Amino acid sequence: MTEPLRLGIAGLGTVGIGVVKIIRRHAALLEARTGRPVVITAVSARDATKDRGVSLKDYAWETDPVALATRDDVDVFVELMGGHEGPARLATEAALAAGKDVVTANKALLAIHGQDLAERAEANGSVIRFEAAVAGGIPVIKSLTESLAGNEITRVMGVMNGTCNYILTQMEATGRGYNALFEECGKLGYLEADPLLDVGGIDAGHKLALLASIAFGTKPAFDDVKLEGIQRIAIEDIRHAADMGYRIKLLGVAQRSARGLEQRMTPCLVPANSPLGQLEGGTNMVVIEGDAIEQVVLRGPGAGEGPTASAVMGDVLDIARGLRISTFGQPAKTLSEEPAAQTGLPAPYYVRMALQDKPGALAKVAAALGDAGVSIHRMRQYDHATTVAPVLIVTHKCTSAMLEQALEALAATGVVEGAPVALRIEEL
Ligand SMILES: NC(=O)C1=CN([C@@H]2O[C@H](COP(=O)(O)OP(=O)(O)OC[C@H]3O[C@@H](n4cnc5c(N)ncnc54)[C@H](O)[C@@H]3O)[C@@H](O)[C@H]2O)C=CC1
Ligand SMILES: N[C@@H](CC=O)C(=O)O
Repeated sequence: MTEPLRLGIAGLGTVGIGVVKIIRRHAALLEARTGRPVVITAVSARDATKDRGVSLKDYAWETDPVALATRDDVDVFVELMGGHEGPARLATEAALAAGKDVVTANKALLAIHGQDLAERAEANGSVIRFEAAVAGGIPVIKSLTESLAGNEITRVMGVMNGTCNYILTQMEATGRGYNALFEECGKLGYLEADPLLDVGGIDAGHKLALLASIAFGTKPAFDDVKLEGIQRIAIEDIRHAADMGYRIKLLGVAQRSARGLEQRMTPCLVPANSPLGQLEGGTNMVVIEGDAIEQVVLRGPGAGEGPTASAVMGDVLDIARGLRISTFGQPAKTLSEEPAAQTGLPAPYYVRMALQDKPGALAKVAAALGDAGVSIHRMRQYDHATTVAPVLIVTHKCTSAMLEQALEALAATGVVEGAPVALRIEEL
């Protein structure tokens, strides 16, 4: 019989248990597809006594993930614990040092230590695969590293955090509050162990840094990602944006130009009738643009047990078939260091402000914007029962520096209450 591929799985939470279930359910299918049995030999998690709804009695239990990663009867270390330090990092390093291959769903680990780990893997003849780390069940890593490898990639963008998209779209669809929806994301298995990573845009920023590395042949540079989460998005913004024909998304964009490598993960307005604008719930979408392909749009479930375990299994099966590809699509030592672009391309902006309802107030706003070189494209003032009017402005294209200057000037008018909300409108 052909030698089985033996897995050691560290982490038996949402994703880990999903992987165990697929291996148990599809043993014959997996063997037929790869020509060899794919088996679990050992597992590890924090609590050995917990009922996880699936039998683990056939697998050796290791309390220490490092011991699991270096066992003689483990060919592939499957890291599904999370975290960029501690056991996830230590056990991954130990697995690579022992010449094991690694499959992980851990975007934080790779966005922060990916270059070092990729170099270690290559030095030891191992591979690291991480399809599940970006956009859950969508095969985006495979698309970039393999199917689209003949393209010069010009831009990668998308919605890559299921939690944020679920919260933003459900707030609009149901009028339910942020806290209830956040709780629901936990039940759906979307949330990171530290959910601030989700709503703070950090998780999606990790994913963008990984895609940018593969797309542009650069070392993963998470520190260069301009990050902003969805915490300050109010239901009024969601409703007003809809009224103007837009939807708010936590949108990632990575592109290289003469200005350097631009990477940003920020809440943006996108046209409501665009594919990105129509994305609901935990669904993710990644748009890849290249010189030969023009544009490819990938859409699918971005989080949760089944989709993420499916992506892990795709990597495991590639290893079983003998497919060995550099971590970021080219040898780690050939990845370049690209300077970070300091400014994005000019774009229109959505600005919402609370304006004192008195003669001349609007004229002061127009003058403040005009002095900063920001031109008004559309404007609406909403009905109000108080002395403060909600005012929305959509600007013509301007740079972020011009917008900053305009916001400072607005604050100095004396007619704008509090800080205006300003969001970039992404042209697709
Ligand atoms: N849940 C999802 O939809 C997705 C998760 N991921 C990534 O997959 C990884 C796992 O995520 P989940 O399964 O959702 O997490 P989880 O919190 O449901 O499970 C984590 C598992 O790791 C174990 N663990 C944590 N720290 C440990 C330690 N120090 N020693 C031993 N075991 C430890 C826990 O006991 C638990 O079994 C993370 O890197 C996450 O970012 C990636 C894509 C989607
Ligand atoms: N927490 C993440 C899970 C997948 O990466 C999300 O909500 O998308």
